[in-house]
Amino acid sequence: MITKDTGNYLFPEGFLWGAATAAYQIEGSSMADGAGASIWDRFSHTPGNMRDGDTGDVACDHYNKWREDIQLMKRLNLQAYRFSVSWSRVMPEGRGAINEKGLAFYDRLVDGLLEAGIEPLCTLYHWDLPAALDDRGGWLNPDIADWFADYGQVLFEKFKGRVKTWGTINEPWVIVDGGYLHGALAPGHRSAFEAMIAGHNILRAHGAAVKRFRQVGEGDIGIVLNIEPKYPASDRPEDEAARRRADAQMNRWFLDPLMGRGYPQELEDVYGEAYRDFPQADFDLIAQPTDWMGLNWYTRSVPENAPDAWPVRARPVKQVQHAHTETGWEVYPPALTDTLVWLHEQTNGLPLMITENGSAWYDPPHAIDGRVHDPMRVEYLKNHLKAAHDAIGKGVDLRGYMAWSLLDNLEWSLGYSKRFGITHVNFQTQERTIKDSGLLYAEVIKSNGGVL
Ligand SMILES: OC[C@@H]1[C@@H](O)[C@H](O)[C@@H](O)c2[nH]c(CCc3ccccc3)c[n+]21
Repeated sequence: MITKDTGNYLFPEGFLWGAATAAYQIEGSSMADGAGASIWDRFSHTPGNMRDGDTGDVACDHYNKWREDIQLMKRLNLQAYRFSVSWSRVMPEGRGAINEKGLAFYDRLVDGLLEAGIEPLCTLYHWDLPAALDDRGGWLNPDIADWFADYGQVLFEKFKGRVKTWGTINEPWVIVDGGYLHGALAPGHRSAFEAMIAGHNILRAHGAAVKRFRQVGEGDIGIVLNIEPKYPASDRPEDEAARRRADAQMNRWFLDPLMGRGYPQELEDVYGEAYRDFPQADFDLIAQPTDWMGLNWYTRSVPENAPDAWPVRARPVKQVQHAHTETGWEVYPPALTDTLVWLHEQTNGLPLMITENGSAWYDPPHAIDGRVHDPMRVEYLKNHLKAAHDAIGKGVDLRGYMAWSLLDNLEWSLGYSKRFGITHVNFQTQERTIKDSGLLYAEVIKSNGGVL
């Protein structure tokens, strides 16, 4: 094991070290104690949607094992834990009545974290929309902005003084690109017209929740974006144009309006007649000032012009000279530094947090002699922490790092086939085993990066 502190990668005093999860991916018992169904209950139970027919019915059984998992977090020396709340556990219909038993689960979790000296970072929405709201149009219904703010208010008031750092929405781009454009994720729609509308209502809901937070909440609030930097496959003009379209459709579609810049002009080129504009009042609501921004970062991509690749007309060129993870993502840590510097500039120096970073590699289904050796994940973790440190050295106001993920869990439509955990889960026995990457991470936290 790592023993010496090199000191070359010491992080700033007070840097926040944690790990992240999401409700539907770890909790299980999604219909217990009065909870309502979410779109992921429906989507995962619809044949053909999920690898190996996997669902979140059990997942990591965190709904029952949350005390054990807090003890696991302590063994990992975690200072913070990023989790999401299941909207339909708290409000079974998504609006109106509150399910006190559902809210009580999160109340116990938050108190357990605080007692363990672990700071709770709460994400209001990580993809699991109440099915009852989807029946009313979900993200396509403009009323969802108020429904979301009302839901946020329940949590802001319940956890006032205990949860100090809030994230509104995890990854608008994935919700829209996966759920409404390509259909790979719930609710499984395929429409560019819907994508524009859903994306806009997600941003409006974020703004409405921020406004409501300013009225009833306490602490800091921000949004969590996935940013995947785009590097042109060549210096040919058509590849640079493809890069711009890909960057606009994935990275700037949501960032620009949040920063008060409206939609990037390339979006109209991408969506054509499906592109539409919206009233200025919407953009004023969307650009509510926030206190921080979360960055979910995994990889970069290198697009080339591809006229047949709907709708962006760009296709990533595989960078065979670098390793790729089990999800097919290139391992290229320097791009994390580039992204952090770019985001720092794009947000005029807003405090940033890496709210997700991690990698899926093949791990065995069970531990051997109480160990799970995951050298590739160890390497990925070390090199991306160094890249994050390099960004701090370039002036980026980076406040923390949340490893994705605390546990092996349900990788959405890929089921349990992709393991991102720094802790191994044996899904036959629910036994947890800290992987070598988790043992390293615990050392990194204890030395504030000194062992890197
Ligand atoms: O795929 C690993 C994790 C998911 O398990 C998280 O729930 C989600 O927040 C998340 N976002 C990303 C990066 C964006 C992305 C997601 C899915 C597919 C391609 C890119 C990676 N991840």
